[in-house]
Amino acid sequence: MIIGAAKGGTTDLHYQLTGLPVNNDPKRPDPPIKAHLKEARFMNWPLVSTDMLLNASMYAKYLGKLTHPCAETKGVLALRQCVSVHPPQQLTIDASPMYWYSPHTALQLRSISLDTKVILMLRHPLEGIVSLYNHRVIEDGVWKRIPLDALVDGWLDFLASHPAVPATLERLRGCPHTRCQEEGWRDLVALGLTDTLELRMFSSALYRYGLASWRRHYFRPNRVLIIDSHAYFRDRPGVMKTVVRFMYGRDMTRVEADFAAMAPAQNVKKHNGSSTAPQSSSSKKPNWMLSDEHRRLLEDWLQVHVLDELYNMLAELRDDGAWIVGFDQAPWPWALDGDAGGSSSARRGSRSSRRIALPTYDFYDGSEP
Ligand SMILES: Nc1ncnc2c1ncn2[C@@H]1O[C@H](COP(=O)(O)OS(=O)(=O)O)[C@@H](OP(=O)(O)O)[C@H]1O
Repeated sequence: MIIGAAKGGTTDLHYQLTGLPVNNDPKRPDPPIKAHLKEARFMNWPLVSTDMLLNASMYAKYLGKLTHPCAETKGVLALRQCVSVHPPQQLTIDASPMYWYSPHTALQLRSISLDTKVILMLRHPLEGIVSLYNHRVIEDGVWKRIPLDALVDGWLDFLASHPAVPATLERLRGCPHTRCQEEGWRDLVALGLTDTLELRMFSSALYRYGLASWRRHYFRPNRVLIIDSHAYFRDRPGVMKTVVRFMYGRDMTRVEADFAAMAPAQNVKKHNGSSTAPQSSSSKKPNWMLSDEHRRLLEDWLQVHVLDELYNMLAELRDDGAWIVGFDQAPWPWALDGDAGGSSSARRGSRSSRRIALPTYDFYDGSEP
């Protein structure tokens, strides 16, 4: 399961794992991954989650969406058994980038499978926010006339007018363990922090807090891979080498290596079209570009709630047996250009011109995935 995060490259990773060349390769040593859709987006909705607890047929509905061979199986215990024995025939994938911050998904998944391998891709939150903004404008036409600066103002206004939210964030910041973080995050979700697109654009940057439920209820040694999206964007073949080892416990096939080297990047949105329209006739600044002031405000907030402790969290996860690829230089991600997420062309340019020392991928030598 690829649980997120949005705009971290999840579509591309899903394509790398499910693409026909790698799955139809007669020399493929593993069962094929059957995937007809990328995102089931099923287990993150609170009502569905409650229903799932009460009614096992909801799991069947979920597995049906994924064309999982156990979709017809009745009852949670039978499902659990079925899910655990099927991988030798078929592998199934769900890549829904909102699962990582749902307080419920880890618990739902746990009910039917303890063995699912979980992959998370993390992109620098500021880049992620700019990318989310552009995708929404280009794909859905929302915020066509609303500059990103105005959405930042809206977010800051929300924080100012709901004092319980900053108070809970402060509490979360000082949390000594994941249980406290999980409870604090649930409180924030109950306070509406993930209710709207506008709020989610910022709240879904809170990687440390949103992951607490997964850390507490689901993550297990050698079953979790956390990918630095910037390393993936720079060196997909190198990172895919680790992904294949994590997934299948082997080296890449020739076909997988070629696919990682050659396949076009998926879900790329150029910062063009309406999102680049100037805010006013007197301004040349495109809507997606943050003003210095807004950028600073956002950076300060992200620093306190996401970045300050990120490396500690990664170190803890690694100690708990997670595989980590990338993040090899602090401060992360050595990728941001000077324009708050940068234009695509600037970022793409920097991808090729600014090389970094790539990770050695040998954190877990010798252990069974
Ligand atoms: N191989 C490679 N190289 C460089 N960049 C890449 C690559 N694969 C995906 N991407 C960038 O990932 C962004 C899309 O992420 P997601 O597919 O996770 O988005 S989604 O949440 O599932 O909609 C999207 O970012 P933007 O460039 O900001 O649009 C893609 O360009």
